Amino acid sequence: MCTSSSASSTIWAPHLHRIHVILHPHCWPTTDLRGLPTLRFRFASRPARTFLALSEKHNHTATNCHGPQLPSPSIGCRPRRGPHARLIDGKAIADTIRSEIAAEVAAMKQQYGLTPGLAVVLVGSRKDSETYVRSKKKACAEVGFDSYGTDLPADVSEEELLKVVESYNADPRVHGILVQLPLPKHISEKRILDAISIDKDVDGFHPLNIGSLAMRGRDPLFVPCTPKGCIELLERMKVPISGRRACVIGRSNIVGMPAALLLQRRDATVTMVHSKTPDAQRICSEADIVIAACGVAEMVTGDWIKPGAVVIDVGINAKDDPTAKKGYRLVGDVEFAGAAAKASLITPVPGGVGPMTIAMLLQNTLEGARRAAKGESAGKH
Ligand SMILES: Nc1nc2c(c(=O)[nH]1)N[C@@H](CN(C=O)c1ccc(C(=O)N[C@@H](CCC(=O)O)C(=O)O)cc1)CN2
Ligand SMILES: [Mg+2]
Repeated sequence: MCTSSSASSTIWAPHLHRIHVILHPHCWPTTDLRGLPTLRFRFASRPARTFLALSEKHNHTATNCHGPQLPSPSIGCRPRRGPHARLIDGKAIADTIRSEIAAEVAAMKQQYGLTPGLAVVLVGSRKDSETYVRSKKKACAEVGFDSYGTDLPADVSEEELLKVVESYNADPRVHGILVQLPLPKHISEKRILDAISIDKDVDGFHPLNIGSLAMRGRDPLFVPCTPKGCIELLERMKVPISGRRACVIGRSNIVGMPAALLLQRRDATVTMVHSKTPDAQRICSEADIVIAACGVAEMVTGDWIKPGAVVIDVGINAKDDPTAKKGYRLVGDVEFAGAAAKASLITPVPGGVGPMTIAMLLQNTLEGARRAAKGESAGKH
């Protein structure tokens, strides 16, 4: 039950505690997707403001959902008319995780006198890779990690790059090694990734780590950052995974394949679809959870989405837009407005999965440092 006036409102919470609130002009009583009373806030907090900005950017009226959580979201709920998905604010969630990491780094320094260290190797001068590497080093500094960087020219030999990796493998100050991808064509990505010590493989791309991820009864030392971030978003949003149908669109080594393995480990029933799947749309439209990582701008439209599904969009694509300052804007692999009209929760692009990738990299590096502090090491490549 929920009564309201312009100035105050009484709400009966599900557990029957009565809550009396003075209504802010941007706060109003409503019901959640299951018909239970709740409040909607606008401008309530920084995450809420971030959220509002995102909503406006996406021409969308969803409500903020970071912070204290409502009961589990409405997977499989009755469809409603018009856009109604709540946004998953990956930027705010990543900020929270980064604060948690900063606190743990301070404690680790005190307890063990150890500072986590990340080595970042960049080959060539792709603008996007330079930006990501810069962001990673900045993120390290912000949480109190040391970072070490090696920038190599695009025509560096595979042998030279291997030497750099080997030197970081042997460096006790370094707990995580990352070689920014993609590498130039003349370098074997496989050979380089295989050379990173699995104890320092904070990208989780080493075949021994991926192999362990795929096997029941084994645990990888590290899980790849982007798919790990997708699962973290689902978990922090209290989305139930066990027993749900999930569809992963795309089968790349760094996102689609490990995302499917992670969902399966949490007892979802997972279908992977890809460019050769004839009925990808039908399969996707039966899924409670969709992870889109196909690398095709706005391929996943509203008619791919089951009403009430949770949609995680991994794509980052530049789309021409003469009205934008840069002449383009970023869009995901999901056509946002159409999907938001069907979904219960959805990530925006930018500000969804992307910021989680770097937060998960920090988490993995911290874990590597913690193992080093405790003398735990697999001790092999
Ligand atoms: N060694 C690796 N290489 C690459 C990885 C990786 O995990 N390890 N992933 C991607 C790039 N990447 C990190 O390296 C990455 C991509 C996107 C973002 C991000 O925050 N995106 C923003 C938008 C940024 C923009 O404005 O362009 C967002 O989605 O909000 C962070 C990291 C390939 N290479
Ligand atoms: Mg994103």
